[in-house]
Amino acid sequence: MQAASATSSSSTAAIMNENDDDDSNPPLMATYKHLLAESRLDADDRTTTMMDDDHHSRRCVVLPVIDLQHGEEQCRAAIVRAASEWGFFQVTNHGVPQALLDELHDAQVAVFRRPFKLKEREPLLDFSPESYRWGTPTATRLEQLSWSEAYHIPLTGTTPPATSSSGDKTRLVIEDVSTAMSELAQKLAGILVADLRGDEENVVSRCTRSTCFLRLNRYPPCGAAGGAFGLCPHTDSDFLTIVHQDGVGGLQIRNDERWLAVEPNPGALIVNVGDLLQAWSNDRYRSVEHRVMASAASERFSVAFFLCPADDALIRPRISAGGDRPAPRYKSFTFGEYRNQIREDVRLTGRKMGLQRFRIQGEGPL
Ligand SMILES: O=C(O)CCC(=O)C(=O)O
Ligand SMILES: [Fe+2]
Repeated sequence: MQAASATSSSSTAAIMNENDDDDSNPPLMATYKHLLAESRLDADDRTTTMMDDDHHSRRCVVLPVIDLQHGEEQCRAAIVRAASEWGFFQVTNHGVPQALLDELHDAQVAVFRRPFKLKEREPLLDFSPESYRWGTPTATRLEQLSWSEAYHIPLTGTTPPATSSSGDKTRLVIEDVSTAMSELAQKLAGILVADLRGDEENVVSRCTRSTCFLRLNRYPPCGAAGGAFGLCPHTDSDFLTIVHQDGVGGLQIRNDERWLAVEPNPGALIVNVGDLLQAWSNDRYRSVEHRVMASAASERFSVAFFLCPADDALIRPRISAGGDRPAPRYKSFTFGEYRNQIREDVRLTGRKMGLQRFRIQGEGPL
């Protein structure tokens, strides 16, 4: 993405600090100013637009915490309940060693500290140049701007050989965290699909390391007076997501009409249901909208592992075996079709329509 040019305007009085003079930061402030000028809103309107639900989003929520050391059988009911009622929960004693998460955090800080020009120009390690992202390339309005940068890394089936350079150490820690998170995600997804499994191919077995992604997120401090989304409201397009966040906070989930701030717990991993699992479970599990609010004072780091199936994996709504066999609420689709539809919707309308596109008219709530 090219930096949007900064445009001077009286409305830019809303901006207090310049973040862009730190040479490691992407030009988010320049983009912000550009969008602000484009939107022709004055500072007061802008504040109202972004923060109209602020009083609700101050409410904090402690997500259900499930201690996995009690064993799969003991946890099964709690996991199923949390995924149905909340779509989000936390796990402790999850099998991803804390020392490994700390090592990844240090590597992540070092990777993002590099000059923006370098991050934009040169691939990180052996990842493709497209894995580095910042802001929202398609944003035409301020509310569509994500005040963050990320490495979105497609995983491979093989682990590169170990050597001793610092780059290779970073590569190895990324691989080790991915492997551990992938095992955890497989286990949790396996528990969630167990009740609903039909005779057909089990979609979880179509999620292999090489179809999954790891995303390293950094949210720079945001000096815009009206605040900004670190990550715009969205649902995840995958089957299941696992997130590790630091202690800064900023993640919020949508609950009915309110936004609830998730109390950070760096000792736990956050698990959330993705769109594919919602459709596959015929709405038994919920893919809940979430967002990140950028902090004015602190930068924030998080890591997200996306459990995704192969492109040709079929997502067909399952009906629970013992139930009264309600009608499927979604047309069947492959993950590839889902991704293409999202890409097309974003290209044409600027936003993801997601599962709405595949919902069968008249079946269940939108
Ligand atoms: O940073 C976080 O806490 C959430 C990240 C997230 O939602 C995502 O990468 O999809
Ligand atoms: Fe997400």
